[in-house]
Amino acid sequence: RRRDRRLPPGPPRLPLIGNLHQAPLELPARTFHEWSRKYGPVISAQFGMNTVIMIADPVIARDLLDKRGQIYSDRPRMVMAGENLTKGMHLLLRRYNDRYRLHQRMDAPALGPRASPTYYPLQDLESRQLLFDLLTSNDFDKIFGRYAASLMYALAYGYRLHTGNEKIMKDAHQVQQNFAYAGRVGTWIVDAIPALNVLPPLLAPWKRTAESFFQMEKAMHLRNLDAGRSASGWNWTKEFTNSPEAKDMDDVELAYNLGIVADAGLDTTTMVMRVFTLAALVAPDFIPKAQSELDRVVGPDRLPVLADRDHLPYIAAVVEETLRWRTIAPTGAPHATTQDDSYGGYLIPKGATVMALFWTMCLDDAQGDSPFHFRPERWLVQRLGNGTSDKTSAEQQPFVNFFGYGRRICAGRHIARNSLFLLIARLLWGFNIRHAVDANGKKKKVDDMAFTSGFVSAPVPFEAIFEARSAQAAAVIEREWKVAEKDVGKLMDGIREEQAARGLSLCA
Ligand code: HEM
Repeated sequence: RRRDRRLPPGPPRLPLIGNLHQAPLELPARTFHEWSRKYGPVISAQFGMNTVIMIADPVIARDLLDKRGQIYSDRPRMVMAGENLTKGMHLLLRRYNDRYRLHQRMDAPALGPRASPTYYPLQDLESRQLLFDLLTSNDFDKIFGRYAASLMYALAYGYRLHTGNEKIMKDAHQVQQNFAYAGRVGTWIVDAIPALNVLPPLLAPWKRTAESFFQMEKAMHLRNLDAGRSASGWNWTKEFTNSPEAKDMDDVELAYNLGIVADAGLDTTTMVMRVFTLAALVAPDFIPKAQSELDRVVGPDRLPVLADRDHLPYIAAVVEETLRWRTIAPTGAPHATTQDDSYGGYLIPKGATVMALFWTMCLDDAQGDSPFHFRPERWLVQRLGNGTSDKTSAEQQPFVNFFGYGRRICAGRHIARNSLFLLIARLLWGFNIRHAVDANGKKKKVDDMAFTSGFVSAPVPFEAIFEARSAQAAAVIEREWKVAEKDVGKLMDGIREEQAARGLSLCA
């Protein structure tokens, strides 16, 4: 097909496949970054039947995805991942329609800015265990993963994950891997030619793969739904089950809602913490500054708490810089348009996939402040200091949409931000992080550009040593873990009471 001249510029395309052959399976955001340098901030490409609009400018991305949210909030059709594997029930891939909005309405009160701070007692408990675990193990990836999973499962289903070795951890990761596999662009013929999906399973091997993945995932979400209903204390399963929105949902649909929300919080938080650890190794200059702020504001006798945030601007800047320096969502999550639109004289056609190029926008060297360096100060001087939304010059606006855009913005961002602040503050308060060494005492190298591919992307596995900053820090960590309230039912009931006291209306 010839390029429609009204579309934004983009790389030359071949007949039928368009630009599919130029979009690599590995780290495609880096190729799209090159395209944006060549063709400008709004690019068009053709992936098979699909017109893809890529945006590489933070102001344009907000103009379209935020301000014109009524047009830009759909998701592209993904036959394999969205239809065959998850039967239209994956919240992230749901089309923008009444059913999606029903789910959003059900989730919003539990995930919103007013409810999220009430989950602090759980984040406090899980982060105390995280610090305690790091006193005796450097397996930080597993320890971060346990934190994230235990937090989400306690909230959603009322049970904790004590070790990270639980079978459900393995199942949950398997489900995420299956989803990533099914969602890979360019892997499934049926995504390129959706009409093929009418074939019976016998002639459509991808349907058989999807069905076995679906059965496994459904069973896991249903087991968790049961666990949530019979757990002691309040939790999201009970809350959602009693909500008006759930009245005409069957158990499978409800179980998927809870399961997807819970699973969305697993890898994401863990990956950002892995990025933080990588930064601590390759750009350690920020650590003494962060620790001196913590020593001044918090002191040596207690752990930092969420309420310290306003007094810890440097730590807040470290969190922002971690999200920016190596975004875990290099191409964002694809949105799609529900009607024709135009921008800067270009056509953005109905049904186009619209991708915000997070990788490019995070590393926008037009900002002139060494984007590849991990430098929290940039947030103090020009970003947090001035506020991020009241810039006068459009060109100067940095990218801040780490959690996405408009009506599809990350539902768990408030919980995620609280976790990131608490974990980063507590780790820097209690630990020094240094390179692992080999048998000859030589520093093991890490590559700060080596990342995994997929919808979310994290540093490839690497080693690091976590050392308590002092005997006193270790003693405080041990004490805080020992005295922590660990009865999850009690904690969840406390959270419920706190929500009621804050005037949040509850269904369970
Ligand atoms: C640091 C951690 C996290 C990051 C960086 C992150 C980032 C994102 C991004 C970029 C999107 C797509 C937004 C868009 O389409 O514009 C998203 C969607 C989503 N996130 Fe997160 N997320 C994180 C943690 C969480 C947590 C903890 C939860 C659950 C409590 C969660 C739940 C969701 C859900 C349900 C969606 C789908 C929204 C929709 O399509 O309607 N996320 N997230």
